[in-house]
Amino acid sequence: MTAVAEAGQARPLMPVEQALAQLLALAEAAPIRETENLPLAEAEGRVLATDLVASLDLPPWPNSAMDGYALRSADWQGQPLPVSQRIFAGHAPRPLQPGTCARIFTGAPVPEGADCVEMQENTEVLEDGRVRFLETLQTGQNIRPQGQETRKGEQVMSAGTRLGPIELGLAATLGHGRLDVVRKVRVAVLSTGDELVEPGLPLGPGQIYNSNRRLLVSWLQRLGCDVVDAGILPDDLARTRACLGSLGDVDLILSTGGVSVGEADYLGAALREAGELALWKLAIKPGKPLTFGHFQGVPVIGLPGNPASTLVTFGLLTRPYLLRRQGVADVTPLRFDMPAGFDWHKPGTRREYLRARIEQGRVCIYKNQSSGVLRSAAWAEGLVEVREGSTPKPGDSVPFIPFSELLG
Ligand SMILES: Nc1nc2c(c(=O)[nH]1)N[C@H]1C(S)=C(S)[C@@H](COP(=O)(O)OP(=O)(O)OC[C@H]3O[C@@H](n4cnc5c(N)ncnc54)[C@H](O)[C@@H]3O)O[C@H]1N2
Ligand code: MOO
Ligand SMILES: [Mg+2]
Repeated sequence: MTAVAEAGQARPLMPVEQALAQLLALAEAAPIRETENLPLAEAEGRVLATDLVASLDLPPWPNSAMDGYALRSADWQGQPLPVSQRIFAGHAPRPLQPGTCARIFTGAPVPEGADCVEMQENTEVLEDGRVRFLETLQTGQNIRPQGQETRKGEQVMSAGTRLGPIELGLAATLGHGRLDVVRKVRVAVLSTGDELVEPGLPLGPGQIYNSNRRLLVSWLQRLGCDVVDAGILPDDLARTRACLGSLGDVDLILSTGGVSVGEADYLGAALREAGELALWKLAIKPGKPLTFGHFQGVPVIGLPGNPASTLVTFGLLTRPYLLRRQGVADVTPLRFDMPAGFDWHKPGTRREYLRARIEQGRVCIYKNQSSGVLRSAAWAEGLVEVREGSTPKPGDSVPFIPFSELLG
């Protein structure tokens, strides 16, 4: 083997889709099977473990969509009707007395015998209390029929649904106080690099602050993971080996740095030595040296150390992997085709993800796209994808992925 090939330069780069497909297949081969039954208040951000089936009709009974009057449309021939009862939400009505109407309020049960509700704006109350209806009435108007939204026994959410505010609200409408969810994914976060110092401490010569740790720990927490923060690991093969073997019962070791071809890049070396390196070198920019392997059976994702590379490879490859481990089917972020507001001269051999934002309806890119510049991402609202070999010009349609699609 030549020195060049040893350094990994001869190896063709793997397309992003292929790498993602492999990662998702690896995630499916190692699903998190344990579940827990949680109250709704604790289920936010978690993944539903079993299909949710409606145990009642929704609405459970016909109810009024308006404040007004309930009546039987056939009883009305143009004459005013007396009011025989008042029905408030939360109270059971009596059957409607024929030839009368019932005062009714939004959400109150429609009494047996009534088949329409007229909103009060279309009525006139006479001095003797009777109600005159000013417009023609239609059977069923302003009534929300029983089971209109959901029928008892219908599946309303499938296993693998991520529970956000809307899904939790839906479970609540069906009366579920608790849900079966997949247990949290346990992720150990490791920052490799002799140069790293935690924010708040003084910087020595050649040192920089560890930003990847904060970025990843916060992001993982948002994704509903249990984080084991393993701190900083110095650039040393023996310590890398020892550390990887000491992280205990975790579902994933997620590290940053030490995956390229430098003489102090030991993460890849440790995985290679353990004979379990599955994925390395992708056609993605930033993020080429992303590494996937196993160490003593524990999956390891080694993100490249440059902060923007960490961000892109976590968002586009690690996040879907983590969600799929929990059984989430749809892990693809939405991409919006937008007109480019930039001119890209240089056709790349890697798919580029530029930090970008929308200005006057066009995708604009940050002036410095170096993978070391995290400020580019703070300025940006998302990533614009520039495919291998393409050179978008202003006005060309380009796919834009908002950060909101990746962060939660
Ligand atoms: N000869 C080659 N050199 C490099 C190649 C290559 O193909 N051939 N690839 C480059 C690319 S692309 C990337 S990306 C980086 C990835 O390097 P590593 O993952 O090995 O990461 P390090 O070398 O440890 O660090 C890279 C860079 O990031 C800074 N860093 C690391 N960790 C942190 C952290 N926790 N917080 C903030 N900043 C961090 C580190 O100081 C370096 O500046 O390799 C290229 N080289
Ligand atoms: O892929 Mo590296 O992430 O370009 O800097
Ligand atoms: Mg390196």
